[in-house]
Amino acid sequence: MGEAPALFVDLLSEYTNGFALKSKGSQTTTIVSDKTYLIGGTDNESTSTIEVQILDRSTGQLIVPKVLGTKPKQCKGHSAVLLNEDRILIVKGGSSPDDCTWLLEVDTKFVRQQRESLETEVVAWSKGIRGEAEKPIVISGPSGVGKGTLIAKLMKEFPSMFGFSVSHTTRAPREKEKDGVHYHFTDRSVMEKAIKDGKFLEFAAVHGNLYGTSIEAVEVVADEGKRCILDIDVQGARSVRASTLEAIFIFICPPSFDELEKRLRERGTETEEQIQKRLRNAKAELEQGQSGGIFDHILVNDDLEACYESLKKLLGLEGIVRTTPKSSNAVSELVDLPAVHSVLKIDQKILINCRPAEVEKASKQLFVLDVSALKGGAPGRTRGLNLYAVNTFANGIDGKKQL
Ligand SMILES: Nc1nc2c(ncn2[C@@H]2O[C@H](COP(=O)(O)OP(=O)(O)O)[C@@H](O)[C@H]2O)c(=O)[nH]1
Ligand SMILES: Nc1ncnc2c1ncn2[C@@H]1O[C@H](COP(=O)(O)OP(=O)(O)O)[C@@H](O)[C@H]1O
Repeated sequence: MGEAPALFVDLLSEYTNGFALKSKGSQTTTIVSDKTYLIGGTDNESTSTIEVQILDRSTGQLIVPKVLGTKPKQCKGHSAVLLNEDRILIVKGGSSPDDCTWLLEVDTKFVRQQRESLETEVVAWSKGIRGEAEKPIVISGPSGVGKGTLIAKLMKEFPSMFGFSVSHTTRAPREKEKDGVHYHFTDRSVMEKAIKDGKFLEFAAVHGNLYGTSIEAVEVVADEGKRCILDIDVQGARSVRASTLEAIFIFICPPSFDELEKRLRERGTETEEQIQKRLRNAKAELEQGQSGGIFDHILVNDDLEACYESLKKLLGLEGIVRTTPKSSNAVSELVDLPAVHSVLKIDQKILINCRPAEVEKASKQLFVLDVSALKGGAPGRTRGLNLYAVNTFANGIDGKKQL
């Protein structure tokens, strides 16, 4: 930012009146075409989350919309800024650094689709995350080819780098499988309801059972600063390919069909009927997997060590020995914004001004939240937020500190 005009800070404090946020229980109002979004503002202590109401100014009606996504927890005060006419950025005061930015989507593609299919007024919350997550890795291949074995090797060698997306399934657990670790084992009715509620990134019927990746399963891995690995079938891979999730798609082939059958039998986890079903499905999967269009890489798992080395090579892991998690948030360095602050939007930058009385509590007085490179959004997280502190002094602004 460097040299800035001296009147910059004064201008900011003048302008902020319109946006300035009050104390606990405060409500913000944001106008989007003929609707006014009333966010927060309840004094009811029992409400632990920030609630939303919509005033339809064309009819004078006050509407309580269907709210999708995880709602942000109540805070002492927040401010609201409309971005791109389709989402409202909420900056929470007095909240932990990783919980202070949220987006309420009011007219994004996702919200419009949901509004149409649910035939009601819809808004969707998406948590704002600083920085980018590395692309998830989708691994597919027929049953018994060695997907689980390869993934386990990768996670064992690089425990702080990769995290597994724990799928939901209606199939019964195998002897050594743990609920919440290998799968979330669930009833079909429960899973179908969650799918209907938009909680799944993808799902498919595989070998007579329902399998699916919840949005949360992928996001919790990214939140830990780890790269997510998905072990899903070809139908699931196709759905993810068509989704907004950018991923690397890898298909694992057996050296021969006979070898696949041998591995499946020797694993000894399925009944003969199940083995027959898996082998029948393997034929179609091998055809689809190798036919192009979905997968970026195809690996043949003949010799396990050789295949594992190839996998590491294509993931750029050759020669890497130990890794620490790449935390996207670097939490310890982040600022705790005070409850009372004001915001001003200039192009794609939100200036956050901490009031003088609160200055001692905040390490800096002025922060800039750059929203020019937002990625993703509901039903997942919104990434690419960039927050930095600006050192201010009486007559201007002096440099910036990346957070
Ligand atoms: N679409 C989809 N497929 C999944 C998911 N989880 C697992 N699968 C696939 O379901 C198939 C059966 O998995 P599983 O019952 O664990 O048997 P295995 O492949 O023989 O170990 C495999 O092809 C998995 O890749 C998921 O969340 N979504
Ligand atoms: N390259 C390989 N050579 C021989 N056996 C293998 C190889 N890769 C995996 N296996 C064995 O094959 C069986 C199936 O592997 P698994 O990882 O469970 O497959 P998937 O997850 O694709 O169903 C396991 O018993 C595993 O130990």
